Amino acid sequence: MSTTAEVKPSLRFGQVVIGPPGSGKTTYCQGMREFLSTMGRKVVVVNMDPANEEMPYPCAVDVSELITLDEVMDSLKLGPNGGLLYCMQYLEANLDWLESKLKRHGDCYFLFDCPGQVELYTHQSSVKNIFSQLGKWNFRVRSVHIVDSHYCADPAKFISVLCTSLSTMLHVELPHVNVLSKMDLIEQYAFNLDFYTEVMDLTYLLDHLATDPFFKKFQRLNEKLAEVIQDYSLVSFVPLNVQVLLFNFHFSSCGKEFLFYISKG
Ligand SMILES: Nc1nc2c(ncn2[C@@H]2O[C@H](COP(=O)(O)OP(=O)(O)OP(=O)(O)O)[C@@H](O)[C@H]2O)c(=O)[nH]1
Repeated sequence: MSTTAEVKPSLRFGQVVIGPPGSGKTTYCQGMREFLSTMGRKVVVVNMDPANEEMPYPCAVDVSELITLDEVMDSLKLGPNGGLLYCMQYLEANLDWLESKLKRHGDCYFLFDCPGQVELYTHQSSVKNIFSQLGKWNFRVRSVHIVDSHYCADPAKFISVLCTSLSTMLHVELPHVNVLSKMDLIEQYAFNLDFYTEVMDLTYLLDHLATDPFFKKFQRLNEKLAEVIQDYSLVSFVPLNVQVLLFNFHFSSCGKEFLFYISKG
């Protein structure tokens, strides 16, 4: 029996780390945790991915205690994609569990390591509802959308990354930073790095695609996609090499603002 009146927790800050499978979300959480701890911040990492088995970081809250992907796939005879959607719907239906776990960690900076399934962030509503509930619990979180920089090596893939990033930003509805991970692995780009990070003028990309016999057939479609991305004028990227957790500030003002947000939070 509770004897004291429920006190609304003070503001808590953090990041929800989202992005496609294998883009480097868990590695980022680990790197960011170490980086912030070194700066003297109290950081906790929350594993929101029911498929994550071996986390490299100490896990303050682990959704696998509530539900695991393997259990769901076995008991409901679902594949990995359907299983993950079910898991997030289950978490949405059991938010009191999450709230009680988060309450144990007061004045900390929170990193939420989220699952890597694209439709969770572009179509399905459970994850978006969970993020919005965090706001009602007095969390102020920003989404950090991690994308593998390997996609910069191919203009056609880069167009699809731009579309996915834009629809994620519009769907998730949080202050948002797109991060190009694994920059240490990129040996050469078709264009200068700032072309990918600033996403200012996609004409070069279209010209490049027009020289490819396969993509030439889809020139009009590519033009329209580029038009949508440019008209919204929302997508840009911050390059990241997690090995040193070094944001290249001089490439993007977004990077400055991002670290400013962390230090304020
Ligand atoms: N070289 C290099 N490798 C990286 C970097 N970030 C992540 N990786 C590697 O990429 C692989 C996938 O990284 P994870 O952190 O597991 O990716 P994830 O997005 O959490 O994956 P899922 O949870 O399966 O969606 C691992 O082998 C990491 O070591 C990076 O900046 N540089």
